[in-house]
Amino acid sequence: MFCLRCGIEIILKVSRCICCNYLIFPATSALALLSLRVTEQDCPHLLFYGPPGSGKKTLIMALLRQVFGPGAEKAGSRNIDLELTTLSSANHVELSPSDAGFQDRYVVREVIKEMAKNRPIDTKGKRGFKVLVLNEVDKLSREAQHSLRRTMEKYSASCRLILCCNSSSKVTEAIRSRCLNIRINSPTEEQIVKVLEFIAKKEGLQLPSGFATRLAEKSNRSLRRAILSFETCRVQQYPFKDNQAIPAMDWEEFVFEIASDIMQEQSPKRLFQVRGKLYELLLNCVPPVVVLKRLLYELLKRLDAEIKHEVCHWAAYYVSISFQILFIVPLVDFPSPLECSAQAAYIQPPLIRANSDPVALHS
Ligand SMILES: Nc1ncnc2c1ncn2[C@@H]1O[C@H](COP(=O)(O)OP(=O)(O)OP(=O)(O)O)[C@@H](O)[C@H]1O
Repeated sequence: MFCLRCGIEIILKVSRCICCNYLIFPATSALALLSLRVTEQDCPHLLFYGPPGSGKKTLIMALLRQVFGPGAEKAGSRNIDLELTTLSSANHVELSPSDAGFQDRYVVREVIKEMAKNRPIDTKGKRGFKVLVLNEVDKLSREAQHSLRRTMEKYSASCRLILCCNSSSKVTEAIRSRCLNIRINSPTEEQIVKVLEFIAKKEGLQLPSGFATRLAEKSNRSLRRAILSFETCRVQQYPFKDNQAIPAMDWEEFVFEIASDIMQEQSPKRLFQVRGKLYELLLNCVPPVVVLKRLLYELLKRLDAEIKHEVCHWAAYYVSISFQILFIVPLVDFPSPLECSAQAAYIQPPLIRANSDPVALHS
């Protein structure tokens, strides 16, 4: 249950929010109430946040479909000059401004502003309003978030923003306070089992309950991961067996290999090989933060206790700057294996260039 006014999550079975004393509703009726407020043009900007694979985007699409009908289905995509893909219908536009990297503030200032200005007119001649769905707002730079706040205020009469992110703590207080914050929790294992059983029924598959439970357990409470594992297992072996092996994701096995490589040998040559493998993961669009976290997880299993603390420290450090590295990596002239002396070569080039002028880097 959560409060519809301040968004606070209510765990106790009470009928009023403990924060603002506003009436609260169970999650199922909350979607209906939200859509009612959207249709009556009495809807605040919304910020959906929660762990990956918890169903935020699916919920946003369900809300749009409930409000605008089947017309809200994504009608088409287009690429704009900045290489940014948008998905849109007559009533809404969905985009991830953080995909533009360091140019995100231009996207917010120019592109989003332009979209927010145009107000659609419905078939009855009534002036409707546009819904902009912005994904991964927590990855936007501070400047972009400040521009977004100004856009939210200036065009609130003609446009509603639905923001989606994993962590609301990386969204500025100014934006959070202008939105109704809705936290989407990871589904429980029982809920994941129900979704898998539902999919199996629709696809006409026999899903043993023990196997469904194991899929849910292995999914780390991510619905996306559970569905992907289910698909992989279907391709590997059908009919399913209770004790059927659930394969790890390809990228996880690759990170496992990287961790083994690191542990086997620590030399400039091996450093060069490992770096190549890390770039391969980035080229395949595995987010750097995810790679670093997984690598840390694998390394911690193998490392001596004294060094674990330092490795955690550097992992945390590089997680915080990984976003910059992602956009700088292709532009860096890396030294040859002979030139790189141990860690220094791995650490220095992206750091030095990350602080450089982005325009100069491109030229
Ligand atoms: N209620 C549901 N029933 C069945 N499948 C669902 C449901 N909600 C979400 N899913 C499925 O779970 C997967 C993840 O959902 P979604 O993309 O909405 O999550 P998300 O929280 O936006 O993830 P991320 O933050 O990683 O982008 C999708 O494949 C989606 O189809």
